[in-house]
Amino acid sequence: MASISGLYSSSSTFKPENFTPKSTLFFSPSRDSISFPNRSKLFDRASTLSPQSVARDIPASLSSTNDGLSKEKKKGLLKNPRELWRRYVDWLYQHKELGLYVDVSRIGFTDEFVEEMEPKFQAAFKAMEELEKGSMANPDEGRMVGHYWLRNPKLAPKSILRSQIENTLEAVCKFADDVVSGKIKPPSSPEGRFTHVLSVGIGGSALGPQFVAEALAPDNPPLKIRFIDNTDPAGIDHQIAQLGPELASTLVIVISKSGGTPETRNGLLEVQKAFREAGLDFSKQGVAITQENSLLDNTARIEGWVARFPMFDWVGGRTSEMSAVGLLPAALQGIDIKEMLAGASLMDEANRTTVVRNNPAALLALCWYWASDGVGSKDMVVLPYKDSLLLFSRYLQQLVMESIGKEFDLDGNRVNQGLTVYGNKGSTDQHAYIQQLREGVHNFFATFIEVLRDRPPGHDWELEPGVTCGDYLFGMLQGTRSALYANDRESITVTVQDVTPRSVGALVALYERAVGIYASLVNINAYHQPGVEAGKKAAGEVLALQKRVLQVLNEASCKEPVEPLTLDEVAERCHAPEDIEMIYKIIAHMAANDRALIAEGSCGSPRSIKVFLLECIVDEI
Ligand SMILES: O=P(O)(O)OC[C@H]1O[C@H](O)[C@H](O)[C@@H](O)[C@@H]1O
Repeated sequence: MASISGLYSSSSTFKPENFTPKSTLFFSPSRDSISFPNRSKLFDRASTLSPQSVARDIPASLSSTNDGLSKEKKKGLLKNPRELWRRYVDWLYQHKELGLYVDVSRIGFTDEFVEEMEPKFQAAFKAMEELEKGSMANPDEGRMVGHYWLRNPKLAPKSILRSQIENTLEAVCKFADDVVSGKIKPPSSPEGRFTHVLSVGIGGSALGPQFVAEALAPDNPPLKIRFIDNTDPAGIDHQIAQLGPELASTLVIVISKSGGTPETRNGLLEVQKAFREAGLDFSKQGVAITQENSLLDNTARIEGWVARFPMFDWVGGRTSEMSAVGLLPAALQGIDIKEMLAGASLMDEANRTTVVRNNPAALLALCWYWASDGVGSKDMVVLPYKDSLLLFSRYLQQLVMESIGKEFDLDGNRVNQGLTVYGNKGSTDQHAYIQQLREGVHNFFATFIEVLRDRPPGHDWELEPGVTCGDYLFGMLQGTRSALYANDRESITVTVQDVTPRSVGALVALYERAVGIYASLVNINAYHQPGVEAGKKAAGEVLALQKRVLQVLNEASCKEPVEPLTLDEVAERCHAPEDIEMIYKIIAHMAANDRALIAEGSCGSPRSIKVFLLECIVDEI
């Protein structure tokens, strides 16, 4: 058996002749997905496996589990390798110029189903055509839906919109160039130029920029980016601490379409406090991206921030990556935003065909409908086999779930629609939950994102004779796809050549359109988010109750002697006896942050506690 050191040593001392495949210790696909009959030949077999042969090797007992798939649906799952190959070839979508493929062969939709769906698709294509012409495609908010115009301004229904798009893009490019070149620089920084970006925003004002930064930022970007995308004080402190003295050379981009999102506003106030404490003038390093005349826009204008860029009411947060929201942060990191727009535009054009099998977005929508019965009966597990695409599923969670997850359809019927998205990256996720996907509850279909280029040209390295790390990643993807399918788990595979601005732009556009088409198929408005408002309103009520609790405790704490109160007494004095549980939670949170004192009893037995404030607040609460 080769010595362990031989296996771990670098290629310079590692001699292939010392390596005998029979002693393989580290390549064992059986560990993650399937049980090969004879492990000693494991390595030989691994290098000869083809998806079809993997399916054949599964012991019959494992491959016929019927769980969560109707008999009718099982019919569509071909198992004969020759038939599968034919289906693969017949349905393979290729976008030649983008080098992008969509493989739907492992989704079992039948020809009858495709035929039956044709009228719905034609209606969806018509709706999409009207949308791009400027129809009120978001009727609940009385808005047009114009994110496709961002990468093809001449599509915009009015020349004023076209000018706004073109002028904004030009302003973003110029501003980014001026910052990167040092023409625009911070007032007091040793480097004499901006070195970091701190993006403050949440939801669609963060997820796109975060996904793109992870996917495309070079190893040494002109400006390194950090994100504050929540109102967690410790998280905010961490980002500011990580910047340290670089705060003086940090450009703070505050992104909020509405200009009033509490978390973003809190992040801004916290960052401005950090600037004050560092003796820095925030206005000389602040940029706002928001709707014109929003609270944020007016603040930035009045305080004289460095720059302001507009967001348009006809671009939703979750489809704003191709607006200033995504383009400015990307450009400041040295990412080619024109290429991102070009990739998206090419994909949009491909998605305008009304022939389903030639329309990649329609193919995805067809698969989603089949796999989840048009009601979200199965989740979509997104598995990019590429580290740089780690955040793609988080990005898709908002794009898909905030668009499709609706209570009512366009006719006012209660439908509680949705399509759940989760996943991180392969092959990593194989070591986390693929066990359940392969053998557990059958409540999902998978989407593999395959990237063919493993490393930049000239950088590849064989860690074993004829085998690279990328081959392992490729093998794991294909092995997992086969192992899932062998157990009737369906999957889609989207393949790109490499992770580039163009391919990322195309992926964003592909899924934006797939969501729009799917929403038409299930008759819902994909472009509003009423459910989010409910949460925001409820949060406001909690804060209002907290203020009343503080007032009541303060009165009692300013007495001589201090009058500790029971929960019932606090609730009664707040005139909110029905909110006693929330009052208890508010007090427990305050006590945990040294803002209230549990004078008697403990939070573990709520009825026992008596509480007062640590200090009497003289000012008006
Ligand atoms: O960009 P903002 O107006 O701050 O909104 C940020 C986010 O707020 C809400 O959660 C919406 O549901 C999202 O669609 C939006 O992206």
